[in-house]
Amino acid sequence: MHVGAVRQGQRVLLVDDLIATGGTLRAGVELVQKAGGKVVEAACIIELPELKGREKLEGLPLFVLVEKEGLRGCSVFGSRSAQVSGWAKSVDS
Ligand SMILES: O=P(O)(O)OC[C@H]1O[C@H](OP(=O)(O)OP(=O)(O)O)[C@H](O)[C@@H]1O
Ligand SMILES: Nc1ncnc2[nH]cnc12
Repeated sequence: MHVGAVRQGQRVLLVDDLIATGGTLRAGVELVQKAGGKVVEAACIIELPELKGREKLEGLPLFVLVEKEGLRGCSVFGSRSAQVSGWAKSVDS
């Protein structure tokens, strides 16, 4: 993150492609806090719920498009679910 990217008191939406153990998002939350901002929500394309990354976020709202359980199959949320579902299936194979 660039110096000065976050202003004092700024509200931040943290976006990443994937949440697995949650360590990356957690580190992002702490970095934004150090810079004086406040992460108000996080968003990811894919969540691997078995790794319980959400728990590391301590109640921070997390929006995900695809919840990927196990090695096969997925459930899909969001307005573009058809496209995302097709894409996730191709990733899965
Ligand atoms: O929830 P976590 O267990 O922290 O994992 C999630 C992170 O893992 C991946 O990054 P990775 O470090 O694999 O490298 P990348 O940035 O090249 O994708 C992914 O892009 C997330 O940033
Ligand atoms: N468990 C995991 N599976 C796929 N990509 C990852 N990136 C970080 N952790 C991962």
